[in-house]
Amino acid sequence: MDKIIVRGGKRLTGTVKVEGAKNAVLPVIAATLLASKGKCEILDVPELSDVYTINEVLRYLNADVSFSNNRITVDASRELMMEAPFEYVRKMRASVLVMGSLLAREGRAKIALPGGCAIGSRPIDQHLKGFEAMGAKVKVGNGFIDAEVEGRLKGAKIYLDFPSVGATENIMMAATLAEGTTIIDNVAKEPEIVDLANFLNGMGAKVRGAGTGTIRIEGVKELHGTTHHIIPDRIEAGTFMVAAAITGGNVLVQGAVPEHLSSLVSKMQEMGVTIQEEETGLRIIGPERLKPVDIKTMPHPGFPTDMQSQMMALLLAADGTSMITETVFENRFMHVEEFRRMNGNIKIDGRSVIIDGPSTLQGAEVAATDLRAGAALILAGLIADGYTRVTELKHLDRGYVNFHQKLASLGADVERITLESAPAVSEVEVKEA
Ligand SMILES: CC(=O)N[C@H]1[C@@H](OP(=O)(O)OP(=O)(O)OC[C@H]2O[C@@H](n3ccc(=O)[nH]c3=O)[C@H](O)[C@@H]2O)O[C@H](CO)[C@@H](O)[C@@H]1O
Ligand SMILES: C=C(OP(=O)(O)O)C(=O)O
Repeated sequence: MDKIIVRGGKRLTGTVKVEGAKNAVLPVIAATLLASKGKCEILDVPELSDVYTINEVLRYLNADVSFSNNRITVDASRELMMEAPFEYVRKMRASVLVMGSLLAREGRAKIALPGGCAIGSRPIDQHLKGFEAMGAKVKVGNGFIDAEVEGRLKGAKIYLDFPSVGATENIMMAATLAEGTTIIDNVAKEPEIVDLANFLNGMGAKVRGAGTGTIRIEGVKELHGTTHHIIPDRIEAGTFMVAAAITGGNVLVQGAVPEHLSSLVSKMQEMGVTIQEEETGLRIIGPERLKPVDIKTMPHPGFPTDMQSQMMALLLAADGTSMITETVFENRFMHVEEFRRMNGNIKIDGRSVIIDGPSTLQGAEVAATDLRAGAALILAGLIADGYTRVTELKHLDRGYVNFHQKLASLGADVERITLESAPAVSEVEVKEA
C-alpha cells in the first residue's frame, strides 16, 4: 500500500507540463474498435492505470494493442469478441464506452453492468436509450447488459434527458457505422467530445456539430485507421492551477488551454488569483488573501464537477464563507469528512457544502475517497501544519501521472512511500512487548 506524505508550508514556483487528457483518450481508444481496416496511432497518451485497463479490455476483445512512449497503436481489423467482463468494468466504468463501437461493428455488445461507485449510482440508461432508438434490442440480466441488432444500426433522432458525456460518446460512436443519419440533441459539449469527433472524422466518419448542443452523424459503411494527438488534460491543468494559488505561488502550467478552462479561470480570478495567458499555457500567481466565492458544478461550459474537490481545498484557505453546490453527481462529497479530519471548517447541507474559511489546516492521515478527492487532499496538505498522509492512491493513479514528482519539481515537500515491506504497527508492538 502506497502513501503520499506532504509537509505543508512551501510556496510553489516554476513550470509544470500537463499530460494528454484521460477523459479524451479513453473514448478515443474505445473508438479504435470501429476501424476494420488499417491501424490507429494515438499520440500524447498519459501513462495512467485507466489507460492500461482499457488497453486490456481491447486485447480481450481481440484487438492488437501496443503502448510505449506515450503512443498507442491499435489494430482492430480482426473479428472482435463481443463481451467485456466485470473484472474490467469494476476497475473502470469507462469500459462501457466499448459498447457503441462493438454494437456498430459486430451487431452485438455484452457488457457487465457497471454498478455504483464512490461518487454516485451512475446509471447508463441514456446510452441504452440511444442504442434502442437505433434499432438495438437491449436485455439486462445476470449482471450483464446485452444489446443486439439485426443487420446494421439505423440512424435515428435521439434526445438526451441530460447532457451525459458518456452517452454522447457511446451513441456518437455507434452512429458512425449506422445506416442513415443520426441527430442527437441535448448532447454534452465538453472539449473531450470535440476531440472524439475529430478522431472519428479522421477515421472516415461524418460527424458534425461536436461542441454544440446538437450532433449530426451521417453513417458510413466502414472506418479506417488514422493518427491522432490527444488534447491536454484540463482537469490536471486545473489541479496544478489550484496548487499554485493555494500556496501563494507563481507557476506556469504548460499545456493549459484557456478556452477549456474558462469557468475555472473566472472563479479563481474572482478569488483574487492572477492568471496570465502565455504562449505555452497559463501562469498562475496566488494572492496574499484569497476571497470566498460560490460555485455550482454544471455540464460544460459550466464549472466542472471534476474540479469540485480541488476548489474545496482552495476555498478552505479563503477569507470568508463560500458555498459549493454539486449538481452533476448525487454523492460527490465523500472528501468533506477527510477535510474535517484536517480541521477544515466545513459542513454539508443537502447537495451543497458550506465552507467557513480560512481554516487552519492540520496534517492528518486521510484517504483518497475518489480520484479528484485524492488530489484535493494533497493540495490541502500543501498548506497544512505538519504532515498529511494520503492513502488509497489507486484512485489518484487512475488520473494523474507522477503527481507527487511534479509537485516536488515545483518545490513542494512531498514524497511517496511504499509500505509493503514495512511491518504493521501491531507487529512492532507485539515484538516490543
Ligand atoms: C471517463 C470520463 O469521461 N469521465 C467523465 C464523464 O463521466 P460520465 O460519462 O460517466 O458522466 P456523465 O456525464 O455520463 O454523467 C453525469 C450525470 O448523468 C447521470 N447519467 C449519465 C448517463 C446516463 O445514462 N444516465 C444518467 O443518469 C450520471 O449518473 C451523472 O449523475 O463525465 C463526468 C461529468 O463531467 C466526469 O465527471 C467524468 O470525469
Ligand atoms: C470521475 C472521474 O472519472 P471517471 O468517470 O473515469 O470515474 C474523474 O475523472 O474525475
